[in-house]
Amino acid sequence: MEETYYIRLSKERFVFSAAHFITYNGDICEPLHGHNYHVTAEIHGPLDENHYVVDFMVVRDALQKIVDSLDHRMLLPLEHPTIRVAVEGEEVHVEHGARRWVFPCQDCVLLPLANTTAELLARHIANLLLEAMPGISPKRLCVGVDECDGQWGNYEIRS
Ligand SMILES: Nc1nc2c(c(=O)[nH]1)N=C([C@H](O)[C@H](O)COP(=O)(O)OP(=O)(O)OP(=O)(O)O)CN2
Repeated sequence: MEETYYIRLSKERFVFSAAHFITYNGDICEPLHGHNYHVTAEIHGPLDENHYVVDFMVVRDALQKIVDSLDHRMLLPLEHPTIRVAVEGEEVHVEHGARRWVFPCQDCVLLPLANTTAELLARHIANLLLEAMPGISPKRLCVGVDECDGQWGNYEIRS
C-alpha cells in the first residue's frame, strides 16, 4: 500500500472578480462579461520535519497575492491567435475582427495565455504559485478555478 499526504486550500476569500471574453468553436467571440472566480489549490508530497506537506500559511499567503492581482481586472490573453492586444501609452487596445475595445492599463492584466478559459487560468495560477514558493517542489500540484458556481477548470502538474 502506498501512503500519500496532501493539503487542500479552499478558502472563501480566494475569489477574484474579473471581466473577460473567450473565443470558442473557431472564431466565435463571447461578449465581454464578468465572473466571481473561486480558486483552490492542492499540494501533494511527503511530510517535512514539522509533519507538514507544506505550511498552510505559506500557500495561503502566496495564493492570496495571486488572487488579489487578478481581482477587479480585465483579463486579456497575449497568446490568442486572433485577439490582438497592444499597449499604447496608458491604454490597452484590443481587437478581434471588426470589434475594438480600449481599457486603461491599470484595469487590465495581460496574461501569457491563448484564451482566458478557466483551465488556462488554473494553469497560470499554478505556475505563479510554484514561482512564489521557491524551494518547494511538490509531487503534485492541482489548481482549480471555478468560473460560476460549480464550473471548474482544473490543472495538475506532477514532478
Ligand atoms: N471548459 C470550459 N467551458 C467553458 C468555459 C471555460 O472556461 N471552460 N468558459 C465559458 C464562458 O466563459 C462562459 O461565460 C461561461 O458561461 P456561463 O456558464 O453561461 O456563465 P455565466 O456567468 O453567464 O453564468 P450563468 O449561470 O449563465 O449566469 C463557456 N464554457
